[in-house]
Amino acid sequence: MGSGPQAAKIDFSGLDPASPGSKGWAEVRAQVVDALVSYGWFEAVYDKVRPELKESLFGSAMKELFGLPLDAKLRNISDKPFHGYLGQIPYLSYESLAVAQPHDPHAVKDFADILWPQGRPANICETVSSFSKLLAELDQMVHRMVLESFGAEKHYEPHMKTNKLLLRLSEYPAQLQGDGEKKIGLVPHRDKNTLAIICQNQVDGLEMETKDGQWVLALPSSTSFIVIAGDTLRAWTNGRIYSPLHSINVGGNVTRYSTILFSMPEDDLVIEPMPELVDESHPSLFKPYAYPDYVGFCMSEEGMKAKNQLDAYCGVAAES
Ligand SMILES: O=C(O)CCC(=O)C(=O)O
Ligand SMILES: [Fe+2]
Repeated sequence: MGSGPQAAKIDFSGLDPASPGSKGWAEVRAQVVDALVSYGWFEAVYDKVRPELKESLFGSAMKELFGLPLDAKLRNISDKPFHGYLGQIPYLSYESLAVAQPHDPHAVKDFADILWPQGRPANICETVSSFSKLLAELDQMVHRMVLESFGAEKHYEPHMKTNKLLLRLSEYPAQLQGDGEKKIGLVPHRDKNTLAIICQNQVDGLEMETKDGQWVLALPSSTSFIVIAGDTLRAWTNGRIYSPLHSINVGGNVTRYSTILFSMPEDDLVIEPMPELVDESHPSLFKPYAYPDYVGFCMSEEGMKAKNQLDAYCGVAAES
């Protein structure tokens, strides 16, 4: 595994989701779509998240959260799969908490009250919700750019109405024995959702696979985020956008913290290639499906064995 080639580094400074088409928008849009088609991910420079906000997230909030006793963290549950605490998996150096709709201050307060019934640390809710709000704007911009560039901007408002957010707060603990060996944080996987926006505490570990099978370490700067396309975006764009395999490997004596803002369609939406991307020379590659059914398939024995889960679940070619 090497440190290059890196995917594109794309500067979103000065852009605003409320002003699509403003100066610089079309250039950034072209770079975004080019990167998502070629690699399925890119590095976004996004200076709306100020260093002080990142510091209160990684310098205190994450430490407060993961310093809680296990029984408190285990109260972070949900009736939806992958919407609550993950951890205690014997072969993974990984623990993670999840907040649904994290840009909504009430949702974050409910999350914190469950973890700290006797009173939560000062500022933790404001930190999480204001950070998520800014990243939600980046999610909106990328969504809009993708739809515009495929001539499908009329789907933007309906997509946004049914777009759900989940913030995952993850810890990959330092390796105390310090034998220098890498430990697995997360095994190679493709995200099932639409987009993921990753921020880390300047401890690397996220590895991305290129289409031709090379593994590359993602090296975001202190002002940038890694944006990854998931299988939902691949399905909507009829396979034009790629959803890359990625994994986490950690080592060394510093804990890696990351936050991942996932966007995903609401449960009862039918996902299928957008009609603008289907024609005689681009027949539909995927049959219609609902997101929770696909997540269920991915957790099944058959799904876990599949080399490419989306193709195995609803790929048209898989039928013949
Ligand atoms: O922690 C990270 O940097 C990314 C984690 C990831 O790929 C995931 O949670 O799906
Ligand atoms: Fe992932």
